[in-house]
Amino acid sequence: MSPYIAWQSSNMELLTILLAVTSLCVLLYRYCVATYTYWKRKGVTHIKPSPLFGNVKDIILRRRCPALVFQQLYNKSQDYCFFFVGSPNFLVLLNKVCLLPLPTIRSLILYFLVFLGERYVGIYQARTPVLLLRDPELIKHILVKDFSCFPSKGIKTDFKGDPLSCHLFNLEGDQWRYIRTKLTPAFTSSKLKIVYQHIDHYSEKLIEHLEDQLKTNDVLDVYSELVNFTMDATGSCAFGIEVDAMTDENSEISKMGHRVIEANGDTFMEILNSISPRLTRLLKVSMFSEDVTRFFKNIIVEIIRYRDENQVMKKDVMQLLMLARNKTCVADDPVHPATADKDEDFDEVMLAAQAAMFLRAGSEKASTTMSFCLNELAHQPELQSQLRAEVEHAKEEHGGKLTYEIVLGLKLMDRVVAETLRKYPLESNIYRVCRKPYTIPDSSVELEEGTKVLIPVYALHHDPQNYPDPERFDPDRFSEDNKNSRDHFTYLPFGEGPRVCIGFRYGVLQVKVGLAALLLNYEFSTCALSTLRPEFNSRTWVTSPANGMWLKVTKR
Ligand code: HEM
Repeated sequence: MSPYIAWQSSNMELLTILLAVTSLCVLLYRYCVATYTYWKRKGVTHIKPSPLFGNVKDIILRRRCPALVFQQLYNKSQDYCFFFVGSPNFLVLLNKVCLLPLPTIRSLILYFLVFLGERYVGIYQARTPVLLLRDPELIKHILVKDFSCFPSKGIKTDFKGDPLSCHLFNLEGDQWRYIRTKLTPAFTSSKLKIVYQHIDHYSEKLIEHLEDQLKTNDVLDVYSELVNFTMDATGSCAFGIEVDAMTDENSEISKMGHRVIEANGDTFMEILNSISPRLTRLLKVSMFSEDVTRFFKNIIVEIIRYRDENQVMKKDVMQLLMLARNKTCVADDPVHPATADKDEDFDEVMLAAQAAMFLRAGSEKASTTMSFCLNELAHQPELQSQLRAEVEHAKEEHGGKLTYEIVLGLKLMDRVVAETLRKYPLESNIYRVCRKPYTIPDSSVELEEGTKVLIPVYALHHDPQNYPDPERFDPDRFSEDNKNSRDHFTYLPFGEGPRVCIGFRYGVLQVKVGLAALLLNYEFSTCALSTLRPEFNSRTWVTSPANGMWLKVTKR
């Protein structure tokens, strides 16, 4: 071959490779931005996305927590509104139509919009179009009035590959309805009164445990201490098992419980799904690893076997789960589970999924709320003293013993917990997926089946129009008068409607009993590691402190 032909053919090869790489890059780019015209086509105001990341780059790169990312988008949508009405063409048009001077029109519109803002705005979660809601009235429609169109959260569950993901929080359709109905009786007031004894018992153990801890150091990460307390209490209340998280650092169930907490809230799965659900299926990515699944399944099998063999009937979550296996049995039916007609869809693995979810929610939610609350109280010693005085006074008045009714009757405690959940809503964002074509009320925008909507709870709770000076911790926001003066749907720490948190009464009870015991025994103050603005964990959907919650704890 002549040198010229050789040069030409190597150039051709280079050109082919270059062409292939360029086409691949173009294809990849087009794939990344393919969905980004969605909201424009629908005529919905949207926020400009960046390729592949959409509007949630900081969540994908784990630089900021979801609560703050969606808050930024929520606030930005108001800026967009200003930008739109500030545009000269729009003002001139109005000037011609209304025959009013331009400055008057501008100030009238701005005044109007400060109070209204956009009702909703289109964003992109990676490649997935999501409608971010801002208007409490519209939120009420989605969560309650038009629930039949929005019954699901759009979380992918895989019974075969990742059975522990099939818990009530994630399920949809008939499976969700079936399990919800079966488990609801576990949270009635009469059941909670029984549960109170367990929580009270473990709050005493918590005090003993802290006594030991404080012998070596008076500065503690209250967050990690409290999660062990709530795990012990939940294990006992829900399943009648001793977790021993507080006293035994090698407790296997406590280790597994912690792994469920970490895996469940992780942002990775949801983001991967938003980029490509097909890729998630292809990679067979699962939320929970096999050993965790096996562990929970074995525990459930063991508890069921023990209760069946020894004819043990307890009024706890485990018993309801066992009864849920029976097609005909209702919650408090005295018929023994072993004798009833079993539902083959509701096997031990399905029970294990519910059990792991209860252990996680019961441990994580109350402990995180208590930690944020104690941090606020450490920064406001006067409020801490008032709250302690309320608990002490109630205890003295009732013969030196706190009871279920007394704890729930503490008024300041109630407001302090409500304000904690306002400032730190743990589920900072609530998702719903449209399951029937839906026209947004008072608009011509139709949402197709499969469209995701997002309720940015953290942003609503931090919107100065709903809560003036939102970073200030002020329990008076929850006085009866103040509560009544606000739209109910600006406060959603437990969600609303048929999918409202099933365990909220239990969670709040744990928080109140734990706080009462702690305040009676200790004073909490700031230390070198404390901060009034704790950094949030950017790896999880749940609003939680990134670096623990360090406080100085002094025996009273
Ligand atoms: C301070 C404590 C708690 C907070 C702030 C909280 C928050 C929430 C929120 C906001 C939702 C609604 C999510 C949505 O609508 O998409 C929810 C649902 C749920 N929560 Fe809680 N939760 C707490 C405690 C608990 C506890 C203690 C349990 C169980 C023992 C629990 C179990 C559940 C379950 C199973 C759901 C799903 C309900 C359904 O979809 O039907 N939560 N929680």
